[in-house]
Amino acid sequence: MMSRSYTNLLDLAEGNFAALGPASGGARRRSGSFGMKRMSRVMTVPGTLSELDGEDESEPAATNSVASDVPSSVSGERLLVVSNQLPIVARRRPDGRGWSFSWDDDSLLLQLRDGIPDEMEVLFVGGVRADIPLAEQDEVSQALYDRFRCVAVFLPESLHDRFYHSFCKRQLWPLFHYMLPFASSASTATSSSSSSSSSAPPAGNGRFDRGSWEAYVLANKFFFEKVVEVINPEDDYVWVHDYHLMALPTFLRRRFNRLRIGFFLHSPFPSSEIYRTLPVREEILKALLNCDLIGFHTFDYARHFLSCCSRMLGIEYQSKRGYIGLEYFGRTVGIKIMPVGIHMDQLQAVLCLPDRQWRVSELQQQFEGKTVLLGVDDMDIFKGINLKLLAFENMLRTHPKWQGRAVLVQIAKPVRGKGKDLEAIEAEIRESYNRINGEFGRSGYSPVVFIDRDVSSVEKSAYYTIAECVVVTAVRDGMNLTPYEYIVCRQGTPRSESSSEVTGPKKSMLVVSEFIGCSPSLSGAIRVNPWNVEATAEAMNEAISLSDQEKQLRHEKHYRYVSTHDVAYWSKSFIQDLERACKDHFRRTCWGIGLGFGFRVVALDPHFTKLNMDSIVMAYERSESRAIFLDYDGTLVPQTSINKTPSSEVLRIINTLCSDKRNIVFIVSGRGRDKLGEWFSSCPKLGIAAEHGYFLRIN
Ligand SMILES: O=P(O)(O)OC[C@H]1O[C@H](O[C@H]2O[C@H](CO)[C@@H](O)[C@H](O)[C@H]2O)[C@H](O)[C@@H](O)[C@@H]1O
Repeated sequence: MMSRSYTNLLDLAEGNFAALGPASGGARRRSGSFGMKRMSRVMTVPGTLSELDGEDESEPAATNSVASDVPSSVSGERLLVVSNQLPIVARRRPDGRGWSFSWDDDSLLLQLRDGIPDEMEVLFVGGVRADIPLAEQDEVSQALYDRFRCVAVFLPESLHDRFYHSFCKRQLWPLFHYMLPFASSASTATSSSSSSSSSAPPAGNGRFDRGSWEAYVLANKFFFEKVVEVINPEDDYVWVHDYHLMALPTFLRRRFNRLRIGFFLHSPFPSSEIYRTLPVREEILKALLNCDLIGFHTFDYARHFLSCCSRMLGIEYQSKRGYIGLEYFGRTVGIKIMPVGIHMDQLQAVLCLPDRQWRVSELQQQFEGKTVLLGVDDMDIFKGINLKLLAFENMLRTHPKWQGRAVLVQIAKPVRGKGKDLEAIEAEIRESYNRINGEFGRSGYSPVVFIDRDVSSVEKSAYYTIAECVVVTAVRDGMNLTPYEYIVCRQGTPRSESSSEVTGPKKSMLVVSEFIGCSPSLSGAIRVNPWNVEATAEAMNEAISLSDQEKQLRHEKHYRYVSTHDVAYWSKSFIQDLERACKDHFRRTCWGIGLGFGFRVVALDPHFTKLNMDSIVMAYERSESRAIFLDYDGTLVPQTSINKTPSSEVLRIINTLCSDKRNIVFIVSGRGRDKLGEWFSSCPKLGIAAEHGYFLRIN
């Protein structure tokens, strides 16, 4: 019977389930290159996947529709950056005909190029942030590839909806931010009967929905197919980004056993007690272990991941000379802890834009005589915006000197994802700031200025410049670069300094949640538990009350760190570690084994070869005297079986072997002599080495 866990990725990947209906097949048909056999550029080692798995997936890449005009032999190494979204801004042309594209300078994925060696070409694979109609997709793909070396992934709408809005945003996103789904037993019961049927109702309360998981896997396969279209597996590195694409490494590893694959998780990785509630916990861990290097922002996220590997897969890590590695079937999967940074030049370029000057002056006038505390967050449920408002309200009440003087400007950027419970949070926030403004506001003074629209980089930087303190009260956030951006804006540039906007010594103050990834790097910040509203209120008061000298010292310390640990520093370090992790790749002998998410590559030193069945049989038949040593657990009985007693079939085979006078047969085990003696009492000619050879039964 097919397991409910549906671990056979192949079935999912081939679309053999009802959840997505014909849409996925249609999408595959649209792309001319999918399913095409290609010329082999890489010789696979003997004994690969096809022999062991009974399937022929291991197939090297070559060229495709978008890349067909690119020379097939690209010299030099390239980096393929794969992410849910391309670092591209797409705009419909004003006349409605076609699209115009430009780089998204604010995208971290684009910025990471600065840390990549010049000789390494960077290609991007990902979705386009616009609804490109089906009829225009081919043309758009070609344009993006030709002009930007961007390979566009288009998912059918229904698949995208279930992949992104359902599985990513309603299941993984909350869980990875440490939020457990609260499902009633009734809805759980529905879940087990709904399974992959496309008519299944969407899961409520964040309850796991298998159909959405299947959509996630299938969407990952769409990304994989696009990678295959452009990849040179011998020369290229692949760097996969974030929680949307955690199944992708398995697809890549299955096809290219020795591909060099890195992964960076931008979101948090929750404690194992949270993570273990995910019904596909092993599948995702195993998929990630098909990478060569897995990166996290903080030590805690990495520690959580390692303890999940230990508790759920029984894999222990080793730490050698500062490197953490997981031994996984002969391969070492590196673990990298390195928080991301910002792009200094990009931010400084914004600081030098002419229209910034008047924006800063305008804000200086608007908030003249006021002390501005600033929040810049995405409008999502984990940013703790309401907690910040409550803390601010508390500060105004307990420190009345700030009434009429302190203003909290909160920028809340609208988000794409229809995250869980977002509407309720928005209503709560509205209620809070209306209440605060109602109680403490007066003519010419609104204590809370709430901006819930997209704000340009120029406008944002102007707010940073005039803010005395930035407050981040997220209850969980992978990293959060708001404090870094603020520090750089407060530092200004030599050019901006010549203007009137920042005078005197540079100073800044931060109140940051202890639950965000950037918190450990900001030693001069006042760290708070945002759930403790009173303590956060005190921290806000302290931050804006400190002496200028103290604010200056803290600012200098932060600026030194932020300006040296920028995005290029991060990407350079990641790529260097990826290179190191893969240095033996082409020297080792690799075999792909296992089905679905159980797929992994077994890597061996080149001196090892796989035993060949025909040669074993021939040697057996030729030999006159044979010693046969059999391990017990995992060899004669499956490791996973609860009943450890040898089956009658095993006893029969052992007796057959023992009956041949040319054979000496021994069981070698760590088990005790009594148990082994009892189990094999019907095999009188069998030798037993019990307790690792401490006791011998020789016949
Ligand atoms: O909302 P999504 O499209 O699913 O993307 C998730 C978020 O990605 C980015 O944030 C993540 O990466 C940042 C840089 O490493 C990190 O600071 C943050 O903590 C991560 O969540 C993006 O900045 C967010 O807007 C997206 O919501």
